[in-house]
Amino acid sequence: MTALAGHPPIFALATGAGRAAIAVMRLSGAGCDDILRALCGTLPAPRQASLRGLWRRDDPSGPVLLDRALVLWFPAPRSYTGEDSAELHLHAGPAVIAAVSDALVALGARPAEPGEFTRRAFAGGRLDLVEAEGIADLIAAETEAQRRQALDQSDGRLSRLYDGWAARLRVLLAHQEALIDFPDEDLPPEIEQALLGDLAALRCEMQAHLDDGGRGEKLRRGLTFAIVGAPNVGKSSLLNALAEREAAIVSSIAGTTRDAIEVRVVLGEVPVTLIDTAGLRDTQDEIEAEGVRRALFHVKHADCVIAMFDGDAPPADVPQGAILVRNKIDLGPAPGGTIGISIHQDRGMDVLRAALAEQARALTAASAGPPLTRARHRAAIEETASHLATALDMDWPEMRGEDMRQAMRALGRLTGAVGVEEVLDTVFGQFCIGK
Ligand SMILES: Nc1nc2c(c(=O)[nH]1)N(C=O)[C@@H](CNc1ccc(C(=O)N[C@@H](CCC(=O)O)C(=O)O)cc1)CN2
Ligand SMILES: Nc1nc2c(ncn2[C@@H]2O[C@H](COP(=O)(O)OP(=O)(O)OP(=O)(O)O)[C@@H](O)[C@H]2O)c(=O)[nH]1
Ligand SMILES: [K+]
Repeated sequence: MTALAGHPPIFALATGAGRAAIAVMRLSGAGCDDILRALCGTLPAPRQASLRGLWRRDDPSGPVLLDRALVLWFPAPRSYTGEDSAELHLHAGPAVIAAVSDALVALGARPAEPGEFTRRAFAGGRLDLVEAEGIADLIAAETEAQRRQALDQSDGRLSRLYDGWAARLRVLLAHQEALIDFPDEDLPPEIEQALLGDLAALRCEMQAHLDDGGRGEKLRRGLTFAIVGAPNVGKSSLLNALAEREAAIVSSIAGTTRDAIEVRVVLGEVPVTLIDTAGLRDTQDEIEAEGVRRALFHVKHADCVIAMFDGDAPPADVPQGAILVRNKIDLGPAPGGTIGISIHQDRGMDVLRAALAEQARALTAASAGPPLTRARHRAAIEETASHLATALDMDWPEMRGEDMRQAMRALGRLTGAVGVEEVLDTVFGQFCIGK
């Protein structure tokens, strides 16, 4: 009749907080049908929106109407989670949401934990771990390039690459086991050579996937570009111009900016954190010196350095790959090989914006095949590749098999084929509630 003891249906808002017209309350788990019958009398036709009164019927003074809402009923297995599921498209007022939540708890449901809907979809075999992470990334995607990468991943492009590796490794392991089981059967030596060759090729592909300069991870996270240079060259002015707001203080007094100032912009469809830093110079001022120390930190760690100057020649000690920007061309020309701008006269800014966008694209553009997008994947593939390297170095076939099995397990944890609770807790714990 009501929810199975110990396995109550879960519910959560699928829509965000803040003022909105509609709020979607999602429910999943055995017992959803009873909850819907209790709330709106009868079950709506499967997968069809119907307008229903939602009633609370346990009030001693009689039934209380909570809202008139669109109700959707998704009988298992045709739902996102694969379980019996439902959606209540409510008026989004906080009091409506609170009243419906209370009614759901009274009917035996409990609030969902972060990522629990997707975790149930995973448990039901509807998606693997890498696809689930793609969904989380799609929800977080702020730019076109991030959206494309996340959608590909949630659609299984990356999983197919990893599953393909796992399938090849499984076959090689079977061959390896045949070598162990029939050592005296005069198997031709080519068999072992072919096995080692295939194993080496697999390892090589994994290494190429790892050595992609972190493009996918950078796109997922966003880039940081640091604006650095001597005091008073116009770094804060540039930050403000690119951010299109007065985020940093501009003044003719050298040494205005001390703490690093960060703004988020989108360049080349990639989110970029621009950092305005303290002008680089020797100083007795303790606070300014700390600012210079932080500026040097950003020079070292930024994905790209925008080296700004306002004299005849660029500074001598710019890091490799820095974009050289000569500001104040209203006062004098830019030397060759540098981008000349005048922030005051709005000159050269389109060229600079295009160069920055190009740089952002170049740092994140996928090479061949779907890119690596997470540290978790990197660690698992590094582990797999290192077991393969050990296997390749191994002269005794028995020992080689064990390394190959460890490689299989590491790869299995990546897509969730080998279930490890801690891995699942971390992956789904990073989701938002209602997903
Ligand atoms: N209102 C609403 N919009 C939404 C979702 C949702 O759950 N509710 N989604 C949630 O993430 C996304 C769409 N993803 C979904 C994925 C699968 C199924 C589903 O019911 N799949 C069934 C039936 C497929 C069919 O035949 O139409 C299945 O795969 O068996 C629903 C939504 C985005 N928009
Ligand atoms: N002539 C001219 N002056 C500019 C231009 N851009 C900025 N300035 C001026 O240069 C001075 C310094 O600008 P800021 O943006 O504060 O320079 P900064 O590099 O951030 O300075 P610090 O905080 O000291 O490191 C201000 O007086 C600006 O108005 C420009 O294109 N042409
Ligand atoms: K200044």
